[in-house]
Amino acid sequence: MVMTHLFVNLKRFEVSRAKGGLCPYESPKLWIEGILAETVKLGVGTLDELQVVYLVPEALIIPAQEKLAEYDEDLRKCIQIGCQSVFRQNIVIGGNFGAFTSSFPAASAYQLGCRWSMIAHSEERRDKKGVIAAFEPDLDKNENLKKRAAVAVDSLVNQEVLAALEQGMNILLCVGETAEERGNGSPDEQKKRTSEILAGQLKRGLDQVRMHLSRQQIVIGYEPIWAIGPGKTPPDGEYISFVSRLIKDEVQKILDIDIPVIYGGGLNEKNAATISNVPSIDGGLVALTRFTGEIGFFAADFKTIIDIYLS
Ligand SMILES: O=C[C@H](O)COP(=O)(O)O
Repeated sequence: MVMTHLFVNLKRFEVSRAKGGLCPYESPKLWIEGILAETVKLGVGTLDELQVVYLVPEALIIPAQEKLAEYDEDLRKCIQIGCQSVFRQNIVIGGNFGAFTSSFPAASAYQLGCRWSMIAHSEERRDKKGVIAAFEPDLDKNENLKKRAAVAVDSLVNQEVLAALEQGMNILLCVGETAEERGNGSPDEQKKRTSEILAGQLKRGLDQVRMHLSRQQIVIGYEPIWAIGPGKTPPDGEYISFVSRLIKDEVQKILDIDIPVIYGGGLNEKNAATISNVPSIDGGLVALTRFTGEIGFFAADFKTIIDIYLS
């Protein structure tokens, strides 16, 4: 059976359009309930060989879980609610009881019903790097400092990965290169630099996870950071094929398993066929489904993407 893994990252799309966000309602609860109701109505939950995980802002996890639970199991069988990351430390019996104000430990996510967590979305990586840059303002001018910062970020990412896995959660680990890291020059030069960046992120991010593989799933999300959001164009099929194959080979070296790799960044109805036809791509990571005009996430557009992936 070939499983297609589709993740929807609803970022912070719960803020209303009137206030500068993307939510068509003032009530974020109504919005998430509406998205799930429409997803179920479109028949997504009944599809075979498909796994759909909505990664929602923390405050919307409970209404999302409760909305899904209103439907019969066979109408929502392939849809799950997950979280957008977890904190690097966790609540444990005999250890910290929850003194983690403003952070979101894996135990909290699990208690709220999340069995999947995204880890290290590029926007999370950017935030971690921002803390380092606040401490070291010359970070972007010094190659050695940049390398050390990347190692530090990956070390924190690895702690999150382990916290989620130890909690019994499955993870979507995101990796990707910035435009600066990919650099200029010939396609081969760009691929070489990208390969080095991704190999480092995978090696450090997946450190010590081998013992969890028998019980939990790990999916790798490849998101070229230069292709995310409005006005950006995903790489062509050849580049995505090269990178996804590289990721599978690197993970094979680290963990000795064939791992699902999904693509995120500008994925939409128009390019879904090209991306889904790459043999080493096993799914997608979607945030916006509409990148021009009234931008946002629309369940009907997502269903079209699903149909293309499954065709
Ligand atoms: O989490 C999703 C990725 O950042 C892709 O976002 P996007 O679909 O809006 O380009």
